[in-house]
Amino acid sequence: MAGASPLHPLSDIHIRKAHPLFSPAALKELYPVTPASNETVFTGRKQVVDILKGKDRRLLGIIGPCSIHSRKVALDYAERLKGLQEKVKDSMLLLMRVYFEKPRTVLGWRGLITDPDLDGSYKIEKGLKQARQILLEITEMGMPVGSEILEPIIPQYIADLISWAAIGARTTESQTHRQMASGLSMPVGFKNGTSGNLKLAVDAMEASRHPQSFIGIDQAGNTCVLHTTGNPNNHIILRGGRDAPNYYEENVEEAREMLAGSGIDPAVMIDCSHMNSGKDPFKQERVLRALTDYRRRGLNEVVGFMLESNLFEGSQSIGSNPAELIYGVSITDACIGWDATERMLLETHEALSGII
Ligand SMILES: O=C[C@H](O)[C@H](O)COP(=O)(O)O
Ligand SMILES: C=C(OP(=O)(O)O)C(=O)O
Repeated sequence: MAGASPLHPLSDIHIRKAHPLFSPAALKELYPVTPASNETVFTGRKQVVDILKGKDRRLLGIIGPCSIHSRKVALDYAERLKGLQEKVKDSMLLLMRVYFEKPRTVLGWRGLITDPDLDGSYKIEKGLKQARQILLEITEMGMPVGSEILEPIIPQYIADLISWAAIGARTTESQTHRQMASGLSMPVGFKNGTSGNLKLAVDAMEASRHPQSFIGIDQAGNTCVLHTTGNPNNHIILRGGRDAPNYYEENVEEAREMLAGSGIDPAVMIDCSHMNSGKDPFKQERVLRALTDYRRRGLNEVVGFMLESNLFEGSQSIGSNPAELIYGVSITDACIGWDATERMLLETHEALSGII
């Protein structure tokens, strides 16, 4: 047959470049878990589960920067939070919010793992190394850590250093994330959707409690099929919706009823930030006060809260020269500063005394 037409190119049309990444095992060889760190992660997970099950009546607080972009700031913050944990330990269990992956509404910096140099160079190998090192250093101090998990392969590299994980508002409805959560070793909080829909999070909790099978990677970095047992330790996070906050008592009741309808014991965390504060960091305080009041009145299904806090208040844009960034100020959502954080947590501790 004369002149069969050549095949059209059909693959990798939009892939510019691909290169192999080191395996999770190779990263762990470079940054191995130490006994002190292992103890912190293990104890942190156990204490969180006890709070979710109501065996420990303290409030669980996930507190820290919207995102981590500097090792120095992260360690400075962790030292202070560790000191504060000691003062409030009878009423609260604090985990440091150490978020390395940022989900974006459209575009923007996607976090230290994806872009550690903050300049669009996407040095993901460097980002993974830095993330693991920071997690090791914080947990070695005795400070347990909570983090959002966005890329389903990333847990294989760092999850052994994390005591609590969040699935964010933009991914709670995603089957991929529900499957991943079903295999995670730590307790998981699911945020309601960005629209304010709670059912998405309740469905996610139900799905992730069941065994799932999906494609992932193993410690050697080989593509494999993972079969999970289902993760029984999870809870909902009320973070507000597009049109209104949802930290009010009727929202907690609605969550409780939906969870009961799905046969799940209610455990509700309230995110003081995001759409519960209309992204005004200073409004987080009124949310935290409401939560303390709920506990005083016996709404024990409210198990914890999230606060976005940094060394200094406000936020800054990344700009073109990361070396010019102001120390300890968020480069994503605006946060409250350390002084306000300390005052608010000490006041919360005071308000909870005698009832926990
Ligand atoms: O918590 C951080 C942000 O609210 C979230 O990542 C979305 O950010 P964006 O709307 O600025 O992209
Ligand atoms: C992105 C976050 O929150 P949400 O998923 O609620 O927007 C966050 O907590 O950093």
